[in-house]
Amino acid sequence: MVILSPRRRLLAFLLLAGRPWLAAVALLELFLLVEPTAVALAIGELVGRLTQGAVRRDAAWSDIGTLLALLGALLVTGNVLRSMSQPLAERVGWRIDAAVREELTSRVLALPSLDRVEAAAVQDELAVMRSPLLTWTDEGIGAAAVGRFRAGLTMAGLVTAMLVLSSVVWWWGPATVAAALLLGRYRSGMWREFFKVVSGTMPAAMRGRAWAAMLSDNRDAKEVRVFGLTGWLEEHAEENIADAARRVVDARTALLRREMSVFLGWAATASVVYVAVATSGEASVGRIAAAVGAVSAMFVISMSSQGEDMDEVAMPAVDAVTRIRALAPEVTPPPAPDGAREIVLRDVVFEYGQVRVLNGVTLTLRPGEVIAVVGVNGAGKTTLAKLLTGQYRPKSGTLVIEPAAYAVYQDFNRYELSAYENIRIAAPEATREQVEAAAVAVGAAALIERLPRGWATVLSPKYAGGADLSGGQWQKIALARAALAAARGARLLVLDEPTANLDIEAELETFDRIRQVRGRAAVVLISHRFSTVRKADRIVVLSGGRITEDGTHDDLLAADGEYARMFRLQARQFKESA
Ligand SMILES: Nc1ncnc2c1ncn2[C@@H]1O[C@H](COP(=O)(O)OP(=O)(O)OP(=O)(O)O)[C@@H](O)[C@H]1O
Repeated sequence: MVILSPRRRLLAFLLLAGRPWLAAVALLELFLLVEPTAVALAIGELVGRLTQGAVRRDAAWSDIGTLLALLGALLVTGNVLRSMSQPLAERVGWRIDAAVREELTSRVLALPSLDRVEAAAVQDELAVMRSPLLTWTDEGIGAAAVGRFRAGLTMAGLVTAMLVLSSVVWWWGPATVAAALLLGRYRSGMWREFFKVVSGTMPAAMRGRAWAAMLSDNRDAKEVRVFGLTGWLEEHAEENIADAARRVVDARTALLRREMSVFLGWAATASVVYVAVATSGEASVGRIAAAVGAVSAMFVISMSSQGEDMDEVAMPAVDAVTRIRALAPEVTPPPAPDGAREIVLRDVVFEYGQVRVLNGVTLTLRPGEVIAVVGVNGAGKTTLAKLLTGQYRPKSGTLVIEPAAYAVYQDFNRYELSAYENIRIAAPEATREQVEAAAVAVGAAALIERLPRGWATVLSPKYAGGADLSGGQWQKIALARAALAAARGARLLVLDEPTANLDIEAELETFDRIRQVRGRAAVVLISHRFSTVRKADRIVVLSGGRITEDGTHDDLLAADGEYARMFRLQARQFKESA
């Protein structure tokens, strides 16, 4: 494997922008870098002609007119293109960032098993990516790569100006370029230091923001008020944010002071050249004017570049991308098993890291069958659900899964979208009638129609005209998704505690409705509520990483095993509290 230097690794991202875009940046920047020197030359030429004219009455005024027109064209074009330079660079930077995001998303999505996505290493890298610089600036890899590219081109500008200076006295050019490079290096160093300080304040700033968020976050605000934590939280937030802000302000003041010393350095360099020009006595007035112009051009060019500073701040993100590329190599997902009718697990073993959760599960699900999975907390029911829906891959054993599987989890998603989109998300290609029918099937339609804007209501109080739902109402929306998936041909529905927020009546009604809408889909129901579980066609008990009991409610009661014990315990409690 070829190991590229950090700078090369950053430059490699440029290719993601596409060659025409890079060519546009290169042409524009080169023009802008050469333009100040060209203006200096044109002015020199003009001054030369005008002084000739003053001496000799026969000066060619048409030449002067042409020069003036050229100078005007250069200045106008320069200004127009200069205003386009930054937007173009940003556009190219965004293209690079978008390509990086797309690549990483597809790599992570293509990981064969969700536990690899959940792995701490991948999550850490993704976190670095999401906040690319770990600073308060929002520049990403794209901006840094384009910055470095533009900085690389500045040499072309410096060399052009150097040639003009050297045409008067040979050593003026190299001497001034050397001063420009030294001052540029010093300036990069001080910006790097500034960014380092800003990065260093990140933890304090994030802590401050986290404390402040607790004050306003919907979820936390309830407890904050109940426990009277407002003052305490405010104090912590303020302390951390003020500390971070103070360090940034101090660093910025130091930066300004150093910028002043760079300007003074340039003033000294320019003065030396000007004195040398004034006392040389060997050049024409025109060449002297061009030389003076060339010095200013060098100043403009060397001050406009900040590419190297950006390298530093984008490096954590560049390294994160490199590591994600290694952790999540591009893979082609295996073809889905074709035409599978039954879903079969044979001796399936699954581990989280070193911890074995399933230790040889064997189970067959038939189309249209409703199977309840029961077991104590932590028995591995949700893990089994994730294997069935293809999110995890078994460590060993055989798993023939349905390609079209749909799962509703206890911690189902609450999208900040309209009620309609919240259901349609299960099958984006579904028609309006199918979405509405799914809501009707699980008893969610009436509640949606009562919302302020009906189906168009955004299910979040953060939006004007939006609405929040109760836990049970949200659950009905999640179940409507499952019903829609079944109507659109899903062959397996996995319902992990789908009725935890529903009252007993709503729970039984929902269960009956799921039965009605399931069609050919096998339904796996994970539940701790035996009132629902007992109505399943088959019940399996997961214990010690295996299926220990398998049968109907009556079979398992007759067998008098763990199921019977758990059922009687819950039934007794229910009777006692009734
Ligand atoms: N992402 C994860 N990484 C590491 N361990 C995990 C992960 N998810 C679950 N576990 C562990 O695996 C075991 C089984 O968890 P699982 O959620 O499958 O159990 P469950 O039967 O669904 O539990 P519950 O009834 O409480 O919902 C538990 O010990 C849990 O701590």
